[in-house]
Amino acid sequence: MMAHILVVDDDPIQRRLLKNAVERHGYTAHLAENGRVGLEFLKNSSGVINVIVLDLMMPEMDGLSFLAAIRGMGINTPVIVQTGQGGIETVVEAMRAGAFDFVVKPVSPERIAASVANALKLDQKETKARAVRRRTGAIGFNDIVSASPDMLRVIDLAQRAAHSIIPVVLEGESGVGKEMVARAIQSGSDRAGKPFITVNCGAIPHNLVESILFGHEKGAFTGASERHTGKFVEADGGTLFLDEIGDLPLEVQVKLLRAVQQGEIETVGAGKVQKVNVRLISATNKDLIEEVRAGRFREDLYYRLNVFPITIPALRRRKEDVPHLARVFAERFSVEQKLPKAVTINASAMALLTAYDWPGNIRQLENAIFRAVVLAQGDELTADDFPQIAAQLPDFRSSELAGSAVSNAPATFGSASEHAVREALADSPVFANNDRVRAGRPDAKALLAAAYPAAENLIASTDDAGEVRKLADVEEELIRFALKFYRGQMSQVARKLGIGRSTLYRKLKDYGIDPDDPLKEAA
Ligand SMILES: Nc1ncnc2c1ncn2[C@@H]1O[C@H](COP(=O)(O)OP(=O)(O)OP(=O)(O)O)[C@@H](O)[C@H]1O
Repeated sequence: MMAHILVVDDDPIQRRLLKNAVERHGYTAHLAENGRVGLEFLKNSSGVINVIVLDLMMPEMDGLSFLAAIRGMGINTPVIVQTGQGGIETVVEAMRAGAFDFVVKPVSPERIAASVANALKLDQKETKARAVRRRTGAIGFNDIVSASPDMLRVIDLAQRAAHSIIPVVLEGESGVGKEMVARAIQSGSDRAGKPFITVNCGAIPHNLVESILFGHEKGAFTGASERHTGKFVEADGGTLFLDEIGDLPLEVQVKLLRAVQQGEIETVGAGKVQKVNVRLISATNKDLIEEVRAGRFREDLYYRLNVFPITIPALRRRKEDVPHLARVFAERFSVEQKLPKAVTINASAMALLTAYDWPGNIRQLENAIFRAVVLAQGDELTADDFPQIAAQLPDFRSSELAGSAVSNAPATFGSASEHAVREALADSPVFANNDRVRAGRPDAKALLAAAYPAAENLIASTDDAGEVRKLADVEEELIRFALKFYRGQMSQVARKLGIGRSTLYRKLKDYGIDPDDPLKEAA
């Protein structure tokens, strides 16, 4: 494959050096002298660029603003950032903003080639995987990975909604799984197998929303050279999923109200109404009632649509789901990538993933695992395989992160200042104060306890292999904890645990617990 590399650098000498290095490896180089020109190029090049090499220090639009702008445009092309000596803080920022790798100037042709090769590996697999994902068929409730009580409640509500045609509003931040739940509702309803049509109301220009939803006749307005069937008609007999409903212009809201109330739509320019049989599921990441108060959303429509609201919590509010999701994604991507064996995730990587807050929710976690699986060197993912997450958790450190390579590029290419940056990314005051972590290779629980001091008294529901723990093991741990907590006051321990004293004594015997030294392991 002929790969295309965009070099964004204000220094003409650097541009020429990079161009030579890139071309020597058989890639095509495109050059931009600043961020603004680079952005223009990306806008007009319709996805031709596979990797971007970006200078961080540039006048007019610096590298960080460029990174933010392309991510805002939904461009996920891997970006390698370059910085001068001493630019540690900016590099850390860039890694946080989603850069794939970084190099410190002056960069050798071998170093840049290794980094580009890694980035290309990711870019190609990502393109393929996206195509695979798009082709996947119906999604059912069984596909929704969940372990947290909050998510189980969401599924329970959604399953109930599936049994009727009641309008549902799914509320939640971007990437929490609103569309997935909407698809599962459709699959679990008697409309399964019928059309499921999605409209992202926030992504369509305001003047086109009406015609996209309700269709238009030929010549209905300037530019309407063909008759167009609207999404309501396409969804007839099935489900219409209106994403970002809060972004619908007020004038279209009136028409939507009529469609909901009377099951009738009027195609633009047709002059007559048409009956449709559509089940509506709407989604929003805005607070709709707030939109009503602000006059941006019609109150009557709000009450019509919001008959059955279901709120899907952000991933950071249901961290129990993280290990399960991570494991399922790792298995799925291993299959998609045709790996001989499914990659596993080791305890410190799992602790890192669990400690992170995932502002992009499950979509971001899914992408992070995808990237790690694609670039994995062995069949186990470690914290090193999540450099961008580690970069965003500067307070999180495992022994594996210390001094490690942020990228998978061979360490021999790294300069002294690259090493310094990688050390800076891994440095952590939290871990420095934790004996269990300092003492040696930390286990997952120690890492979690270090990331969350309050987690010291958490009792885990899953074991190191990610399976649900035996009830007896959890009971034993709880009794040991209670004895320590109430300093061996047996009557208080029994009362708080809600059992009689004789039962408590029997359990102490069963588990071999010494009430005077509850943490001591039975001989
Ligand atoms: N519980 C889950 N189990 C497995 N995969 C999930 C789960 N929730 C979400 N996903 C996956 O995460 C990605 C994002 O989910 P989805 O598109 O449904 O989110 P969304 O809330 O509709 O996002 P947006 O508001 O940005 O449209 C999808 O690839 C989806 O398959």
